[in-house]
Amino acid sequence: MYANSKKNVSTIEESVENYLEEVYKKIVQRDPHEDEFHQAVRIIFKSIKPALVKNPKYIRHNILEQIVEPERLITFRVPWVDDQGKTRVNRGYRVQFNSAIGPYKGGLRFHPTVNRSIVKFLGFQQIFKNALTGQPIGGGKGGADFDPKGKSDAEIMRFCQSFMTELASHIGPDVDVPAGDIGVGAREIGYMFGQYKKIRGSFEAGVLTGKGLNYGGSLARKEATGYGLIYFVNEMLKSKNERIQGKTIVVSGSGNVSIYAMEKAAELGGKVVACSDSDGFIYDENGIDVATVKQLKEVEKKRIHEYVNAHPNAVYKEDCTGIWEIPCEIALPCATQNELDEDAANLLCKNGVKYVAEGANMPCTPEALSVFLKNDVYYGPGKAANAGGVAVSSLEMGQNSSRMAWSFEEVDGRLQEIMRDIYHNCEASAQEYDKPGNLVVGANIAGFTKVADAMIELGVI
Ligand SMILES: NC(=O)C1=CN([C@@H]2O[C@H](COP(=O)(O)OP(=O)(O)OC[C@H]3O[C@@H](n4cnc5c(N)ncnc54)[C@H](O)[C@@H]3O)[C@@H](O)[C@H]2O)C=CC1
Ligand SMILES: O=C(O)CCC(=O)C(=O)O
Repeated sequence: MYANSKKNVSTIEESVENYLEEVYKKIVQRDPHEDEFHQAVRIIFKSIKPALVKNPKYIRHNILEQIVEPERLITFRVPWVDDQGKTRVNRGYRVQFNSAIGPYKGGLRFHPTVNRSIVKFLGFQQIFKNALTGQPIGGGKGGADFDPKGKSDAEIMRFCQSFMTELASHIGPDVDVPAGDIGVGAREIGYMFGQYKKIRGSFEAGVLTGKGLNYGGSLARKEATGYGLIYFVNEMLKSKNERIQGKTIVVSGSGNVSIYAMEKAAELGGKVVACSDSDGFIYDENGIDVATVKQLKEVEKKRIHEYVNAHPNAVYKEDCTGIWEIPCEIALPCATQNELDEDAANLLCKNGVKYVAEGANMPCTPEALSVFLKNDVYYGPGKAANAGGVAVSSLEMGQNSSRMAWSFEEVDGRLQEIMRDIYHNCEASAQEYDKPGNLVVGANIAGFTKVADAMIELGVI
């Protein structure tokens, strides 16, 4: 009897394994050059195996082959005129990945590295992240291979207007609601919203989030991803009877996510000693002065090395990955994908890191992730840990449709509650599938089962 049931289990596991392999092979064959997308799919497939073993309905309904194929992927020309009068052309993208639980939702990235693989990996992850927030939002993402670095304000405006001229016919408050990501902040959202309003001839506040406060934005959206990350880390620490207070913290990047993660960590008594940009990193043993970073990055749009002019005691090194050599108890990669590799993970472990949580999307390579799990580092995956931004975007949509504006405290209070719930949901799901403490498995299964169940209920569409 025992031998039989053991054999059954291993047969089921084998058929799940074969199914995952078969679907994965198909996506690689179909789009062989999409490395980042393949990586994001591998991470999900590895985690959700126990959920497929327990619930064969997902295989019966062939959910995986459906979920890895975007519902729609739009590619378009973005022509614009630079300050010298020369016509330039970029490529724009919007991937509308999955709308089973709500309208497509996810940011726009303006960066020279943007291509189909990047928007597909981001859009795919967004499906599960958005499900974890408990809000009714599907997964989408987009952007352009446009480099905002060194462009004048007028050039940025013309680019945003041209981008929106095409995008406008594909989005709407109940269809697809873009927001910001790398290279897209309140300024760009403002120009895109202005153009959308002009094209439509109506004020549809809920079509974009991350808007300015003067025309329908939400208080605390700017802070939400970074603050949310720290609320999530706080829950991780609490579960081990520890606190952020007094901990040494390293945060990569110095953009939207990074700045507000540093601000909240410092407010809770943590000591953030380093941050970076794509040129290099700064180390300040007295603790990073976040006001200086804000002034440099948000106002003056300067490089991070300028920090040492205001703080001569700080050190600047021209090597952004060198930031992971700094000993810390908490490491928060908040810059970009695959910024933290196996060597960096080994160094962090050797230097005593105890907690790693992803502010960026997929910042740790799969090899780095294995190193952390092997070394019992408590690890918060981005789908859960950085979900605060999109969660507050959804609260912005709610405020827009009810024509209300909540106070900062109201939004921040809801954000704290959402991040607590996400943490406990991931934790419980990891327990349920016999992987206690593995928040990667917990997050992926909790996000996947919610969307997959909805897809089954909606039928084959
Ligand atoms: N803005 C948001 O609400 C959310 C953003 N994210 C993710 O967080 C990450 C950062 O996004 P944002 O802060 O919004 O972008 P941002 O454009 O405001 O800042 C990005 C920062 O990263 C730096 N950077 C880029 N490449 C780097 C590298 N290789 N090493 C070190 N620094 C580097 C840039 O210099 C800049 O300081 C991205 O992965 C994004 O997808 C995730 C959830 C929400
Ligand atoms: O607020 C949003 O809709 C987008 C946030 C985002 O792009 C992300 O979570 O990666």
